[in-house]
Amino acid sequence: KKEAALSVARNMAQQNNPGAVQCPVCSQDFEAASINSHLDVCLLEAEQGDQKEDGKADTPPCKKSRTSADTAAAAEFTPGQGAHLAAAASRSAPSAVFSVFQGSKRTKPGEPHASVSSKQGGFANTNGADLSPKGVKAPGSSPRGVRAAGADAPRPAASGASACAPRGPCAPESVKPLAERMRPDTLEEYFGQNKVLGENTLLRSLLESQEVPSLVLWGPPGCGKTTLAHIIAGNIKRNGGARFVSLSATSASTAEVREVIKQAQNELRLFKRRTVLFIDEIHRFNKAQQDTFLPHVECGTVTLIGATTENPSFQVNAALLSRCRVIVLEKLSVEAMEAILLRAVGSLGVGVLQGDRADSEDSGDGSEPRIYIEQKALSTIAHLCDGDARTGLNGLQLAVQARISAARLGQASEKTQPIIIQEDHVKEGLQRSHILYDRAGEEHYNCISALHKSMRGSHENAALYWLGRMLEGGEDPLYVARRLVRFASEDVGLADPMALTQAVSAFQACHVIGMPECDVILAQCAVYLARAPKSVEVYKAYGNVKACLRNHQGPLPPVPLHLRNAPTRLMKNLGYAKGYKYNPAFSEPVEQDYLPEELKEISFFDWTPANV
Ligand SMILES: Nc1ncnc2c1ncn2[C@@H]1O[C@H](COP(=O)(O)OP(=O)(O)OP(=O)(O)O)[C@@H](O)[C@H]1O
Repeated sequence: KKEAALSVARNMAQQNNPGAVQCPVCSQDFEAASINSHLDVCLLEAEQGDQKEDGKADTPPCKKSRTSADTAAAAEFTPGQGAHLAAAASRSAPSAVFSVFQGSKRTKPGEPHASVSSKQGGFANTNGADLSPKGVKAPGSSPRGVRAAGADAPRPAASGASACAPRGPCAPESVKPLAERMRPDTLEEYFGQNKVLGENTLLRSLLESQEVPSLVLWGPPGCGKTTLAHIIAGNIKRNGGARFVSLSATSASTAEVREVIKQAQNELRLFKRRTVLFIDEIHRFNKAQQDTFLPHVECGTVTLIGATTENPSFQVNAALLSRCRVIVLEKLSVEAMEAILLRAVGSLGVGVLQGDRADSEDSGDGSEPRIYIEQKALSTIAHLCDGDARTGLNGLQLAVQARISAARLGQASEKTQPIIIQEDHVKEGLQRSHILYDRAGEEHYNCISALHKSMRGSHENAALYWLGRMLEGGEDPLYVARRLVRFASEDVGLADPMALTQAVSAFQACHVIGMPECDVILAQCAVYLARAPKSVEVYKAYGNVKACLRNHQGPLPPVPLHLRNAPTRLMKNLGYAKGYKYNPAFSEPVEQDYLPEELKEISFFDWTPANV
């Protein structure tokens, strides 16, 4: 391997600068005299990177945690960073980039690293202390009323799993949040999203035929965007067809993007290998960064897979977007969530209770309690997590950890009793307000639009619902109040001029008393506006005025002299105010022009601009 690399390096040296030699592995330039020793280190590091943790190094970066329990765990470990890059990072500034080389060797069973897979890890607290449900029997030995979770679920945590926590490279695996450990590796383990990934869908056939086009995966948090990228990466790796590189737009700089592109060009030129570049949260890249890889996506050096929670039509460079296929992923259905949770429960060795309690059941080996979760509790998580698998899995993990800790602190006699996780326990772990509504995201605009349209359609019931979705989700009441003021004029208008008074009063009341007391004020106003008669006469007419001004060719017509004030003699002499008829001085209607000569015939109330 080294000989081949050396010969490539020498060729490059001859072609380019005879003084400098570019390393074909890391693409950095070196003195010809030092390339040999550098390659020794670089190849070794690359190989270590390949061997690392059963190929996990090519996975997209560890996702952000959303619960306090995960935060510490995630902070301790950033999976997916290849050893060669970790070493590179020690030479230079820390990098958000990590790259993966193909053909990684899997650690043999029996070797220390292979002793625990991501799916076998027991529970661990954030200090790495083992909280595995030791002594839990396999689902096959479950008591009456308990069924095994997920037929294809991985085996339950063995008591030996805890030994992994403090040891070598597998220790971080056990402190990963459950959602991270349960990240599927194959499409078979990927639940839901049938519209885009079901049988006979375009994306599925493309993935099966190993043809990965540039993609933008757009969907709400936790619906499986990164996971899908991870599965695609696995497919690519198994096929050996391309190299997979991952960047997070939250931390990667333009220089790092350029570096990835440079490496991709080298890979293509030297090894005829494409690069698939995964960019998480692509909407966070600025235009300059997006522009950097545009030509390389276009010419095929890089196949881009971007993930975003934001509408890509607003956030992603139009030119880049037009070169990518946009895949819209949806919130996971309750059924898909139940399947995901069952798989997780199975991997933890937690039994599922169907109706009957197992209070009086034995306690396994007599020293450690068994753990069960009520089916109802699982369904509650599936419903409450609002289609966000990460939230659901985090909620499950918190509930189980909390129950195990409580059991350990309890009376000695209780310590051998089965641990049962009930609905109330899981509710504690899920923060509903976060789940309902994302104030910063697109949902904010979707909900206010739904409220506006419900009021316009005089549907007081729906108006109340959308208002509740926003307020209970933590929306700023003044944001809603401002919209009600606008609605009172735009949609109710002169059909009920009191609507504007109502809305402005509601705005002021919200301003003065704030949440939670102002909720009912907004509700009253929303219902008033929904019930009010509607008129868009003024709104439309004013729109016509704006269009008329916008479309006007040449200089705007002057204000007619008779409509001007004449406060000075000079102005009077110039004809200002001449011929103006003061209406109160006339007993009968006054004939007078109020528009410029050329607009005299236009009525903005029934005129339609030519280009509308
Ligand atoms: N469709 C799915 N099938 C099985 N598990 C899933 C699925 N979607 C998500 N998960 C689980 O949820 C976790 C979080 O999912 P993922 O990181 O893919 O979400 P995301 O859409 O990228 O979220 P975000 O936008 O917040 O980054 C995964 O680690 C995995 O365990």
